[in-house]
Amino acid sequence: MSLDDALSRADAGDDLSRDDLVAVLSARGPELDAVLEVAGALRDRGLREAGRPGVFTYSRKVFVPITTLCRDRCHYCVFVDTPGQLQRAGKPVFMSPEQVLAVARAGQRQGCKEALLTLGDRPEERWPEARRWLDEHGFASTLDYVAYVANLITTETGMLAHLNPGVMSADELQRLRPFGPSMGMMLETTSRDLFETPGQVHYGSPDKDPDLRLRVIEDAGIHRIPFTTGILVGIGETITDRAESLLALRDAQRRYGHLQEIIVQNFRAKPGTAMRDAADADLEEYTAAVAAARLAMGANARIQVPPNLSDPTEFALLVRAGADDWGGVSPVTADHVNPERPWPHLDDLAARTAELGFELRERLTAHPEYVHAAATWIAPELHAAVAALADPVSGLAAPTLATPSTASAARRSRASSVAALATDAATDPASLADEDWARLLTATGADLDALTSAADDVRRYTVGEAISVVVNRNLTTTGLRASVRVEGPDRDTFTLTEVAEIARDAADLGASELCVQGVIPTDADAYLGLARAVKDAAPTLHLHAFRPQDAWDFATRSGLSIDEAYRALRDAGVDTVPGTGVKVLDDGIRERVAPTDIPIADWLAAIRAAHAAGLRSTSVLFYGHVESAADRISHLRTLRSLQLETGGFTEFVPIPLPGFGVPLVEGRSPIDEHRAMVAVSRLLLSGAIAHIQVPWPRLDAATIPVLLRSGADDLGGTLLDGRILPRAGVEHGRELPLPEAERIARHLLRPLRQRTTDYRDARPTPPRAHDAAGNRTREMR
Ligand SMILES: O=c1nc2n(C[C@H](O)[C@H](O)[C@H](O)CO)c3cc(O)ccc3cc-2c(=O)[nH]1
Ligand SMILES: C[C@H]1O[C@@H](n2cnc3c(N)ncnc32)[C@H](O)[C@@H]1O
Ligand code: MET
Ligand code: SF4
Repeated sequence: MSLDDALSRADAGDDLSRDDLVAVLSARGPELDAVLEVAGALRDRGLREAGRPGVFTYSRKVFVPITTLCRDRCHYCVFVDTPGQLQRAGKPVFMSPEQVLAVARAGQRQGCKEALLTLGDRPEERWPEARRWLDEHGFASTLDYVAYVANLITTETGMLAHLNPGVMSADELQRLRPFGPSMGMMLETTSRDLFETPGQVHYGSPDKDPDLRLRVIEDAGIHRIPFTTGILVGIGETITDRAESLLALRDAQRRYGHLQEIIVQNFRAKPGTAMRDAADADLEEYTAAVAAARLAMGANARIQVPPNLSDPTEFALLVRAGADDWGGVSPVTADHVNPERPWPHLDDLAARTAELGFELRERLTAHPEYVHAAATWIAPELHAAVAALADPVSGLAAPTLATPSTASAARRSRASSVAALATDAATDPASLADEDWARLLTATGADLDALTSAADDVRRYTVGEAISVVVNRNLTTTGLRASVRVEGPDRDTFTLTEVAEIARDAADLGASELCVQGVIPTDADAYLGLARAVKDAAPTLHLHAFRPQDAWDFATRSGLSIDEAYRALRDAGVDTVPGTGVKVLDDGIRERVAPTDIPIADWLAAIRAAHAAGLRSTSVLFYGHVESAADRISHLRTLRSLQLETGGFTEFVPIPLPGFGVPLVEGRSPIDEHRAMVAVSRLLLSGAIAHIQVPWPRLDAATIPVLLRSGADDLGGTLLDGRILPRAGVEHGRELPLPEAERIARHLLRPLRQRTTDYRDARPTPPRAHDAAGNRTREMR
């Protein structure tokens, strides 16, 4: 059988033919298992030969999208923008040197050693706006600016640049070599059909001509540039194309030995692209491609699989298939090519990798073999910078201590402008004093614009472009009554039996969460009863329930401590906790505006108890009462330090008082009040709380997109069918139908991501639950 022959040849270290690879790529089920066996063993042998058995590598990096303009138009790409889109979204044509440094420094503080410069191909050839920007700034071409930026990063931060600017000529490769110890460009595929046939993914993209891309790979070899390349799986290429692409890479590697890693990247369909309805690459097909890359390239190749493009439950398969590298992973910036796919937390990735039998180690952007042979492979200008970061024995990254923050509040002059403060807040939030934050919070006019634009940048580089939303329903337990015995239909109260029906109905409608708030008026056991009723009726529904105040009520009435109370609620089915029921974390303010709220110390104790029980929570600020700018800053600082202690907050929601509230700055418009609050929240909480939510039920339609451009990234819950039971409160009767959320995101040219309560990807709601206008088509009984 041809697969068996192919596998024994691979095992013996012989070359695989095209037909061999086709057989490997087509293997499924038990045949695929046999392939994985051989591929995994080959990888293990290679790692032993490299002197690091059992080591899986990654590079700690920041993603620097220098420009999203591009002369190409790949049908799967959401990275790319047109000048009109940039203008409408308020994005710059090119990132300024200051913006680049801000991102690099943020990474440097998190121990990143790589700056990945990924950008569109030669935008100036298509867009006059790009040409004009380059002329005005004194750069002959985009690639010239790439060299400048790479040099700036290394000079200012010591980080190393990996250059990923698309197609380069031999001359350009040579000119860029002194600025980055490695470069890369995905081959993607050798298929000419995808390039030449109208309607196919690469049609109309001159830089995706496979001959041109193979030429770049060849030239990089001639110029001795450690090079990252790979294939994209699932963009319409055939199995034969895939086999031929791998063989082309093997041949180039034979000639020059410069292919430091081969990325096997699975295509992920993106909303708003021509390929939005195409299926993501199939898991077995993708796994077979990883194994085929290993078998084609041999034991000593590095095979990279991006960990954010697969579910962690799928990692085991990819590891069995012979992968040995996760590529660049960022603790700071989003993957701008796949903005809806967050990076795994590095601690989680290390734990996962360990569970699979490997030790996770950090490498540099240039792989150890090239670091060791720097005289051949790395430009002399970079030798010192590489040596400063490399472990001399392994050639991987040297262990580093966290870099101390460079700026300090003491050093900055009091006279510094609000715009300069905003830049500092973006690069080093820890360096700002309370008075600095208060100045930002009270900014107006052009200062406020500078503030919101800095916050929007931080949002983009940390959580990416996706706007998230969770499909949920709300239930207020104050309407709970003990039994069905009530005279006449009481439409605002309900029993536990009806709770179960509501939960089932919510799940049927495609909700992933039921949000339950309010003290239960009947017996204390109803807290646990309610959680169980929901979980029994709809086991997959995420139960977001019981504010600190509710948990205290339950604890007091049942004679439990607050820790015991949240543990009991968790065991009964609660998944996460609403961190509401507090206005400002200050007892003086509480006494004045909300004396019935629980004392601040109790709120904090309850949140700590919830987090300790493994229940994550939201966090909020109700602003616009009587509080000062300093009060708001102190509130944010408390949340930030609590987060650094527990890590339990999923998001922060700055919630304005219904109506206009009291402006912080007299005469400032409500929309500017909200912009300043959202921007300061994003900046002060960056590096601690990742998501800033727009509380849409409290805001008018025109304000929502403005706040999503001022640092916010989340729309919260859709409140399916708009009903809060009982019918009370300002949110009553309001609903954000998914198509409306889609429309908001589309208008901002950003993807909408349906999330779970804890920010994982949620399965999209089946459209049958809504009609075209986004209204419910089924009636709640
Ligand atoms: O975060 C990403 N990094 C990408 N990288 C970077 C990669 O993950 C590593 O950071 C670098 O290869 C350095 O190790 C690429 C690098 C290339 O040279 C060519 C293509 C890619 C593709 C991606 C990508 O889609 N997302
Ligand atoms: C940075 C690299 O990411 C790849 N890339 C671009 N768009 C997608 C997508 N939708 N899914 C997966 N990979 C993609 C391209 O090959 C590019 O070179
Ligand atoms: N434009 C380049 C390419 O397609 C860089 C990555 S895509 C954002 O190869
Ligand atoms: S994938 Fe790269 S070349 Fe293609 S459109 Fe996007 S940025 Fe341009």
